[in-house]
Amino acid sequence: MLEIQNLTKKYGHYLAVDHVSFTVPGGQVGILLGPNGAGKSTIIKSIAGLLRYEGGVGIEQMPARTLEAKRIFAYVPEMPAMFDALTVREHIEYVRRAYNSPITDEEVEQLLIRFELEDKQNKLGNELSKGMMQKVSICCALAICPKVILLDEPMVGLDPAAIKELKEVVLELKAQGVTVLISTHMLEMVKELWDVMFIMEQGKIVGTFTREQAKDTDIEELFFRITGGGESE
Ligand SMILES: Nc1ncnc2c1ncn2[C@@H]1O[C@H](COP(=O)(O)OP(=O)(O)OP(=O)(O)O)[C@@H](O)[C@H]1O
Repeated sequence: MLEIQNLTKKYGHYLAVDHVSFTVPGGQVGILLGPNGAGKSTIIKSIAGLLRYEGGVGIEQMPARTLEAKRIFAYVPEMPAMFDALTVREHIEYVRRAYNSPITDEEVEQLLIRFELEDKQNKLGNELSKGMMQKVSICCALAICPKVILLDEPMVGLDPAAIKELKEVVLELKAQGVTVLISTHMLEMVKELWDVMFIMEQGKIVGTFTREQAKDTDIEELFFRITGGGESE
């Protein structure tokens, strides 16, 4: 479970996130949906502990800043950051050991195969394309065997095969009871995945609904109804 209470973030005097509260129940996929600049990444980075903010964040009912919470929590940033001198394989090994992860050698192998990194596992971090970095970043997050995972615009920059794998991975995580939060401005990418949708505009959540509530309504139509036709790609 992921609980956000009254999250507020200012950059100087600019209020980027304004008293935002929401919950993604355990084993569900939550989507933060909103146009560019709505505040999605700011929320994700705050939850991940990369920004100072006001308010509370709970991960499996533990404060997000505690070591216990950090142990079970993974984050895939919008911009992947690699270690220049580590190979693809070493990135995964590094994370695996740092988190004392239960992931097996076979599961690591499977991850590399799924994301077409198997033949690139000896490439260094600074020899990778942006898309490859993104895939390594996803594999590292999965190698933790997290209970809660945040993905910030995860489909941007991925090729169609990787997008397909990632969607399958998200559904598998959900089936295993992992809580997932995905930020995106691309409705199309999350249509099959979501359980609960949080629509953001100008630092606020302006609409929340579950898949059951939305029923047969087209989410695109719902998005434009709620945001009054705000921009989206
Ligand atoms: N480091 C920063 N300093 C000042 N303002 C910032 C900073 N980071 C973000 N902002 C501002 O905060 C607001 C929210 O930005 P944020 O990156 O959270 O939006 P977003 O919804 O993730 O957008 P996108 O879809 O384009 O990634 C924007 O107006 C942005 O200009």
